[in-house]
Amino acid sequence: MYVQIKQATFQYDNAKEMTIKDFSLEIAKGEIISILGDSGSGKSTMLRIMAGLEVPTGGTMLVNGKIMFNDHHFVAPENRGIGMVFQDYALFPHMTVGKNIQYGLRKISKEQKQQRLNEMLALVNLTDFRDRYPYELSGGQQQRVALARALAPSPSLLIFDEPFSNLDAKIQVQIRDDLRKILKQTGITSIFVTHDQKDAKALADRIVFLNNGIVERIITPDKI
Ligand SMILES: Nc1ncnc2c1ncn2[C@@H]1O[C@H](COP(=O)(O)OP(=O)(O)OP(=O)(O)O)[C@@H](O)[C@H]1O
Repeated sequence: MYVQIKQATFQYDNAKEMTIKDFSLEIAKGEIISILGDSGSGKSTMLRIMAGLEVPTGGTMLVNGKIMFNDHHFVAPENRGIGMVFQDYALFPHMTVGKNIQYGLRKISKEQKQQRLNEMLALVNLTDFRDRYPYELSGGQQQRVALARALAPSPSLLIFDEPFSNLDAKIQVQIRDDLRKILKQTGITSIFVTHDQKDAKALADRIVFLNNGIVERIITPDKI
């Protein structure tokens, strides 16, 4: 399997009990996974562990055969090759769409950067918006810029934390469908955190139910 997480556990320093008690999941290459659960169930915490923003208490994680963490190793976030999209998109306000998307591209020539930018703009359908600033875009367009920025360095895995929560309901449905198409087109493996069953159902190949830090069940969307 492309992503293998085994028995991950985690406890915040100031917490009385473990926030992640037992999280195991295997993901095939190109698969889209949604993690669904109530507020406080540990969804964001688990994403932060995958990204390397929290150090787990136990367990292992491999991506494409490479260790991200186990009892002996911990790979820093910047060396994991994992892309992230958060709910507030976190675009740089003083940078154009083009500069935002190119931000994470290092160690490649100017020509290659330009080419990658053009590919990403076409992918998210924003070719004519390259020189605009984030404040000149709609929420849905900003979300697509954030997606393009995360995809540009060709991450091995892309993770999303509640990516639709700032968008109004009508745009949410549109973005959801666009996003699934784009992700399937690029073949990238991705994980979404959401508390909305409709999002999970529309987007995911499989849905993981997280309850109080434990993976309760994993099902396909037609079983909801
Ligand atoms: N920095 C922290 N220190 C201590 N406890 C924390 C910290 N961050 C989160 N928690 C606690 O860990 C638990 C899980 O939080 P987490 O944010 O992972 O849940 P969630 O499922 O993503 O919730 P939501 O849907 O509301 O975002 C909660 O009880 C929360 O209060």
